[in-house]
This record gives sequence, C-alpha cells and structure tokens, in this order.
Amino acid sequence: MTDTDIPPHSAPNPTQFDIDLRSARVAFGGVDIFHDLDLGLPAGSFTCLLGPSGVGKSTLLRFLADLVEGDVSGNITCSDGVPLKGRIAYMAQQDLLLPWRTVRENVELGASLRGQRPDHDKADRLIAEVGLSNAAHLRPAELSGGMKQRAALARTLMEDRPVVLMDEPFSALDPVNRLRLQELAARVLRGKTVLLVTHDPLEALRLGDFVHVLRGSPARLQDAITPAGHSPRDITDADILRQQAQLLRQLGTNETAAAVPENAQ
Ligand SMILES: Nc1ncnc2c1ncn2[C@@H]1O[C@H](COP(=O)(O)OP(=O)(O)OP(=O)(O)O)[C@@H](O)[C@H]1O
Repeated sequence: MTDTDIPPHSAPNPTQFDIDLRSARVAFGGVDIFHDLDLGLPAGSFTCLLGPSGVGKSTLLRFLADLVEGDVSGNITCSDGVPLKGRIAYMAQQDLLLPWRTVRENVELGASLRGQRPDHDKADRLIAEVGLSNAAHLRPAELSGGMKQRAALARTLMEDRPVVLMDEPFSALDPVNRLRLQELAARVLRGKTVLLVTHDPLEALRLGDFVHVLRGSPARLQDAITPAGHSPRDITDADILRQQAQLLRQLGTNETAAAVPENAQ
C-alpha cells in the first residue's frame, strides 16, 4: 500500500471529541501575551499555527498542555465531557532524546518512566513505520538530525494519545528531510487531533486542515485558512500558492508585503 492509497481517516483510534478553548489568557511579568483567545480543535483535525517569533505560539501550545505556570486563565472543554489533561502527547522543539538510551529505549521511555513494561511489539512497529528499524539499537549521537526527529515522532506516537501538540517539530531539518517527515506525520497522525506550530506557511498549508496566524500584542488569532483536499498537499498547486501569499500578508512584515502583490490573493 502506498501513502496515496490510505484513506484520509485510517488511524486505528481516530479521536472522537472536539476541543474548545475559551477566553484563554496568559501573562508574564504583568504583560498579557494573549487574552480573550478562543480556539476550536475539531475531532481528528490537523491545525497549524503560524506567527512571528515571540508572539506566543509555544505559550498557546503549552497552555493547552497545562504546562504554563503563573498568571493563566481560561476554559478548555472536550465535547465528550472528559478533561483534556492526560490525553495529550507533546513534542517539543528539541527532540529531547536521552543520549544514553538507544532509539528503541527512547521510544519506550514513557512506559519506563511510569514503571510499566513497555509494549516492545508496538515500539518495533512504530520504529518501522518511521523507517528506523535498522537504527533501533543506535544512540542519538549516532543519528542524523532527521533520524532523531523520526525517533522523537515514534516516541510521541508510542503514547497513542488522542491529541498531539507539536512545536516546530521539523524546523532543524534540511528541506528534503523536512518534506519526508511532513509526509510521514500526515500519514501516521491521520485521525488524531493535532496542533502544530511552525514558521513555514507551506508546511502549514501542506499539513493543516485549518491554518491560523497568531499576531499582535496581546496576540489575536486570525480566521483560519482551510486548504482544500487531504494532506500532504501538493505545494506547487496554484491554490496552495495563492494561500501562501495570503498567509505571508497576514504575517505582515514589510518585506513580505512588498514581495506579495495585492492581486496575489
Ligand atoms: N516562562 C516564561 N516566563 C516569562 N516570559 C516568557 C515565558 N515563556 C515565554 N515567555 C515570553 O512570552 C512571549 C511568547 O513566547 P513564545 O515562546 O510563546 O513565542 P513563540 O511565538 O513561540 O516564539 P518563537 O517562534 O520564537 O518560538 C515571549 O516574549 C517570551 O519571551
């Protein structure tokens, strides 16, 4: 079976509940990073978040993961009435692989930390899925950047949580590996509810069902762009390129505004 033969929602455990974030507020040192921020994440959808550096993208992701301490308020509800806490897999900007553990041991880290017996068959299946079967015995120092990201992705999937939050997971990769990892993520995360932070409008349009720009201070979410078709999308498609121009305008630096003519929208 090739990637293109796989139907759009073929995950073994598709996520069944919507997430609704209302009136979110985070302040650091008395300064609001964002307030009155609302965001809906429909069950099984892939949402991408773009925005200038320092605007608050990681903070929003960490807010959903309940990782922000201090001056924080807002409501997160799930349509099945069960709290979101404990149902999230979080993949940070750095791969955070433990250097003294092999790929396989890193993928099984969650179970080890919880004092449980890891499911070796599942780990091997995921390691194969991310193309690392021949490297399962290697330690991070022996891996390329792309291989480390694959291992981190396998570890994220090993937890099999319904919600996956990813903070610039492919930013350290060269363009070819980045495209490969995007394809992999589109395939293996199908059916999960995903929120991915990126600086790359094409990556967002390639992967996202919904693409939001966060901008301003306090930051506000712009209305979502909803690219047509299923991910991973063809980034040479005329509609995708038009939407890229629209996103660059929303991101709104002087350089991009000058480079993207009004009639590109
Ligand atoms: N724990 C913290 N304490 C104080 N300030 C913080 C903390 N975490 C983030 N900030 C500040 O909040 C703002 C938003 O940071 P955040 O990391 O969310 O931005 P970002 O949009 O993800 O940036 P980048 O694209 O560069 O990763 C920044 O000004 C940052 O310095």
